[in-house]
Formats: sequence, C-alpha cells, structure tokens
Amino acid sequence: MWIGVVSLFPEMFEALTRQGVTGRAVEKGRIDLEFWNPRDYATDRHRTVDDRPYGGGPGMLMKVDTLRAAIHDARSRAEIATGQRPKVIYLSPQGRRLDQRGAGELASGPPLVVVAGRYEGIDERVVEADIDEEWSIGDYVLSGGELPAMVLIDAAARLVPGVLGHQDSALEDSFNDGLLDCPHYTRPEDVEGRRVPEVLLSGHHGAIRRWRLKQSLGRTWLRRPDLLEGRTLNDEQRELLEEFIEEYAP
Ligand SMILES: Nc1nonc1C(=O)NCC1CCCCC1
Repeated sequence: MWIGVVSLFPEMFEALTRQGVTGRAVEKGRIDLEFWNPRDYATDRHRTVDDRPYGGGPGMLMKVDTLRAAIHDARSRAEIATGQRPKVIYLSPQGRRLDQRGAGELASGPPLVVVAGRYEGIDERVVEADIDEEWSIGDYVLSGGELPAMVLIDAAARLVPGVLGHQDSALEDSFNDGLLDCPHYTRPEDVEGRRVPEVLLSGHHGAIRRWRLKQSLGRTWLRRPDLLEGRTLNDEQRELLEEFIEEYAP
C-alpha cells in the first residue's frame, strides 16, 4: 500500500517507519511511506508556513500556497508510483470517526495522501479543493495532526495483506468480528495465586476457541453493549453469551 504524508514534522513518523509491525512492513516494501513537508515549498527568507486568520482571533493557520504545493506533489507522486489517483485525507475532530471497519475500507482502497494539520488548522478552501475525506480519531483536541495520522496509518497498514506475520492475529485482534478481545495469558501459570484458566492448558483447541469466543462476547456485553446492538448472533454465539450472562448474574 502506498501512503504519502504531508507534515511539517516528518521525523515524528519514525515511530511508524522504524519500529514494529509497520517498520517491518515498510522494510519489506508492503507499505511505501513517502513524505512532503510544506516548509520545503516556502520561498521567503524565513521559510514561512503559517499565516494569519481572516477575521482575527488567536492562533495561525497553515499557509495556503506551501500546503497546497506539498499536497499536489504528493498526489502527483502517488499517481506515478501506483497508477491510481490517491484519496487525500485530512485528520481533524470534524472528520468521520475512525473505527476498525473504516480502517479496513482505507486498507483496501486507493493509495492515500494523509495531511497532518498544525496551528489552528487549514483554510476551508483547501479542504474543499484538495481534501477528499476528513477523518477523526476521537472527540478530543490534539496539538497536531501527526499523531492522528500515525494512528490511522497504523490501523490501516495492519490490515494490508502480508503486513502481519501471522495473518490470523489481525482477525483475533480486538474489534475483529466487531467484538472486544478475550483475556490473554502467558507464563508463569501462577501470578501471586492468580492462575491461568484451566481450559487454556488443556490442549483442547475446540474448547479453547469456544472459551475465547465466550469471553469476547461476555466482555463486549459488559463493557460495550452498544457493539452488540443490531447485531445478529449465530446459534453458538447466542448460546455462549447466555452461558456467560448466567454465570455472571446467576
Ligand atoms: N481528534 C482528532 N482526530 O483527528 N485529528 C484530531 C485532532 O485533534 N487534530 C488536531 C489538529 C487539527 C488540525 C489543526 C491542528 C490540530
């Protein structure tokens, strides 16, 4: 998957490119990550990349010409590198809320150009002219778009075929199949008297699968019942959830 990033702080993205799953994916060429910095398009002596807001008020906005030049170059590069027109995304609290389904859509869609805002944001005409979709990672205000951009890129990159070593682990992750994750255990078998559930030591893979599914359903029922609304459970799932509820509130 090809992803272009427009940011004043490209070095922040080393957290993605040099570490872990995404780092390995970049190394293996499963993910191509390229960067454009609006400051490289500044022509004045001070390399200005911000500008004052019409109508006054606190703070600055990203300067239109340097931002647009960076977006346009990233978009052109995407078309040359992939033969496809990219989807240009802007991260802001005004965007569509990112969730696992949205990450899947992004992972299976066209190449992305991700624009990370700074200061108080960007000119609305740049949103209208150059941005295809606005996305939000949650209802809170951060100091820049770089962290939200990394969250979106990480969530989508993990779903690109071949990125995860053990493809199943993406399926078993939280929010796969729309349920919360089950509890996990590793050595030692006893931690201050707290033991690993016997079923996980049994070697009975069918029983283990059912136990994990039951725990995922039960946890979702307890912590995020909204995720179960409107969801049709199959016979096995309904049976396991009923068992969990019975044991939880006999
Ligand atoms: N929440 C969010 N989800 O996606 N982005 C978010 C954000 O809080 N971004 C802050 C940025 C927004 C542009 C101007 C500089 C600050």
